[in-house]
Amino acid sequence: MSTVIKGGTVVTADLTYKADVRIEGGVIVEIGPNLAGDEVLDAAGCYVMPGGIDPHVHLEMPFMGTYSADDFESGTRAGLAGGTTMVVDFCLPDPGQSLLDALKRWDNKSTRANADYSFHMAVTWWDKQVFEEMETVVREKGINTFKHFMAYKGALMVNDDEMFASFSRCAELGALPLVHAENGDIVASMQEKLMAAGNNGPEAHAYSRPPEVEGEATNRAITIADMAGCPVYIVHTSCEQAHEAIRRARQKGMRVYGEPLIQHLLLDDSEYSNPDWDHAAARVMSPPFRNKLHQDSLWAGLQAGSLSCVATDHCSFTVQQKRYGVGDFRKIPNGTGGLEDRMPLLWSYGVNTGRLTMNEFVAVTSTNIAKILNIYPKKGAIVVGADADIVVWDPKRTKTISAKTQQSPVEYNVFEGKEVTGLPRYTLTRGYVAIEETTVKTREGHGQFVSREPFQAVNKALSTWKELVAPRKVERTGIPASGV
Ligand SMILES: NC(=O)NCCC(=O)O
Ligand SMILES: [Zn+2]
Repeated sequence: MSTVIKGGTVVTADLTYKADVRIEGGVIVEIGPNLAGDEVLDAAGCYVMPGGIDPHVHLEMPFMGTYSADDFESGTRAGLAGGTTMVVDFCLPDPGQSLLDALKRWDNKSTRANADYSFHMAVTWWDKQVFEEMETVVREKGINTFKHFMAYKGALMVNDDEMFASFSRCAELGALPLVHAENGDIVASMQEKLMAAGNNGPEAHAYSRPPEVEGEATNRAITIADMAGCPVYIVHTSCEQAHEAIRRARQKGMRVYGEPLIQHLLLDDSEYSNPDWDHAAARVMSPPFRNKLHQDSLWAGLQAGSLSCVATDHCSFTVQQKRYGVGDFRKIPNGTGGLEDRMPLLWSYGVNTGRLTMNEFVAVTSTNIAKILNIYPKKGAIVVGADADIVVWDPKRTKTISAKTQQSPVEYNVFEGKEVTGLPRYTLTRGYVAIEETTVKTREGHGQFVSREPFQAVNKALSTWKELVAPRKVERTGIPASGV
């Protein structure tokens, strides 16, 4: 049985050309003119692109005394509806918990996934056991990324010495550290001050986490990576201060990757002034939304290539969960959704406005992260041999985003009312047509874990260079007698 996507224009990160695409056994087997197959999908007027990869989501995540509301079933269904065919979730060990025990929990949760997925492993504490288990995680469990939180003091936060130790271990193992970069000590102090002054509403969440706090932490994370000799990926880069640190590091030749979220590109801090408590609390996430100048900086980074990927950090909570924080903004569960809307919004506000080319769109929604995660071209590409994770993108289809029609069970959508033009006509996950316009035909359990090999190239290059330029004792002859 073969499926042919017929009459479309293939758009990759580098190329745009007319061709049909033939799929067998979940894999692309032929690309060319006038192909025939048992099942034909009409792609006339559409762009045939690699399915989106969301680098950063939190499905059924234990966090701030509750669990994020989307699980692997609804989260991956939402992704597919919006053209995203793979998500990368976070395995989050409790403090003191074995990384491998935590991974068993995540393996159980993900059995219901409709689309392929992978995990980043979080480093939430540090000792010899974590050091040793990191090797098993990389060599045997197919995970080559470790996330570190510089925020959430007293919960997930790790200190500089722990980060340096973990980054150094990443350098040895060929792994990539990820960082949530906000200065957790300063945030905690500012939160206390705000509360003491009676500032307990959701807007105080944003006041407690200004851009400087993110910029400082981003600089620090980059410095630690430089000293440890590894690349680093900064998640949810929200402001010019953090972007500037990333830009500067890249100009110095460092492998530093920055990831804005679709939320930070499109929503600004005026959301927190909304008189409706529920509205403002629904938008509480870390880092918070910023003003328009920061948004311009993020768009410029995508255009110039100083920022690499657009993610969602999808971490949705119901209205009732958000209300845990009535009277104390510190207890509002942090996070917003976006999985279903990332690609249509980025197309509408990026490609349709001329801010991004179609090829740049593919790069920042799929190909760049596939390369960063070391799964390219199995994912993130339209080439023979790649997984047939494909979105047939109809640039004319439109809709108004609404919680009423979304896949997520949450009662609201932070993008409610936004019009999008450009939506999937079909979304295929390893050749299976899971979405046909508004018809959702996802198959629970179809999704498979995507194993990722350690990075040989970047880490090897960095360690070779580091060894070459390491400080060396100067050997001297005829050293004079001590003057003491
Ligand atoms: N970003 C956010 O507010 N929630 C998800 C957890 C995290 O990554 O910080
Ligand atoms: Zn984070």
